[in-house]
Amino acid sequence: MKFGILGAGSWGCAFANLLVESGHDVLVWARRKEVVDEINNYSKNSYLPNVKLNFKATNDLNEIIEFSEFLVIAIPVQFIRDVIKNIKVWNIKGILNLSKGIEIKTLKRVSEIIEEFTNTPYSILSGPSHAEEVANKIPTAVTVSGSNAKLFQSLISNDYFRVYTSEDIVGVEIAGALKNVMAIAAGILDGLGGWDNSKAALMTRALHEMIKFGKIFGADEKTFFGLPGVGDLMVTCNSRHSRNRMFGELIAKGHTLNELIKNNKMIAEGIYTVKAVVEIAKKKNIEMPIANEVYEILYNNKNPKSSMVELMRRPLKKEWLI
Ligand SMILES: NC(=O)C1=CN([C@@H]2O[C@H](COP(=O)(O)OP(=O)(O)OC[C@H]3O[C@@H](n4cnc5c(N)ncnc54)[C@H](OP(=O)(O)O)[C@@H]3O)[C@@H](O)[C@H]2O)C=CC1
Ligand SMILES: O=C(CO)COP(=O)(O)O
Repeated sequence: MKFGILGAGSWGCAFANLLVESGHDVLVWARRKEVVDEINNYSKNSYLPNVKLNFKATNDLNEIIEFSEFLVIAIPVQFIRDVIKNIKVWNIKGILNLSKGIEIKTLKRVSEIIEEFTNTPYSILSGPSHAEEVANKIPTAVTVSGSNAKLFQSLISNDYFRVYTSEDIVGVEIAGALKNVMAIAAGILDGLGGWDNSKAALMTRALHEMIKFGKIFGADEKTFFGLPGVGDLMVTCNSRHSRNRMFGELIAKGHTLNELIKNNKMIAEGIYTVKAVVEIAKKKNIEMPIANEVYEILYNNKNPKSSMVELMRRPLKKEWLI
């Protein structure tokens, strides 16, 4: 099959290599000409510096659309709209979204953004899958949800990339978006040094918070106990590869939000999604203590240590006794 991929960051490139390994033709879209040239001339990209890339790239969006039977989305969620609004003809069989987050200005999930532009069948792939490991063929398992889930399962699975399916698109999208926010909090605890008990408690409470949020939108609680929920939460809160976790760690060590955004070209989606989560939680009256603290630390300069201590000292509630 022919796959076009929007986005030549770590995940777009690792996923492109994976598709080539699974026998597909792949063309990747990057917004910058230098990135296209580096991929086409040297089979390299600075996002995955030690990986040889097995595909070609273009910065011509029309070329991608003409080439593709399936379109993969791997760009930061806040910019998906700006890119896809330039696609004039949607003559493709299906979309597979890899991006995890909620759009701040509309409070929409990626499926809802895409719906504004096209009725092309939509699916999402999510779960514990750091690009650096997939690119090195480390065994990985993920979940695909959407109208083409079974098809993508058969097209993408190989001996190191195992694809499960789910019927709960909303749950898969929400779990993937929220775990990034929770991983910032987990990283803050890492940055404070040796707060392992607190981190285990935080991850457990984070899962509850994600479920509470998801259920308001009709997500199935079971989704959060699978790969897109607890699986991705664990890897993102613990992995050395996680940008969201690392971002939290650096904040706890005294770096500022602006400094980190300026000096790091890699996206930590939780920085942005937390704004949408806190706004939605306020509107829908959902209690989201961890997300709120992340927001306060990032956007109201609250001290990370006092914030985490306060979280642990919140009054106990009956529903928490698990
Ligand atoms: N990395 C991972 O392990 C995983 C990532 N994801 C998700 O995949 C999505 C992409 O992440 P990832 O590949 O890691 O990102 P990276 O941080 O590695 O790269 C960011 C990519 O987005 C591009 N980009 C940045 N701003 C814009 C813009 N305004 N318009 C178009 N493109 C832009 C960058 O292009 P440029 O170089 O020109 O700045 C670059 O190609 C995210 O939602 C992430 O949560 C999901 C699973 C795993
Ligand atoms: O979603 C991911 C792994 O499944 C990537 O997480 P980070 O964006 O925090 O690196």
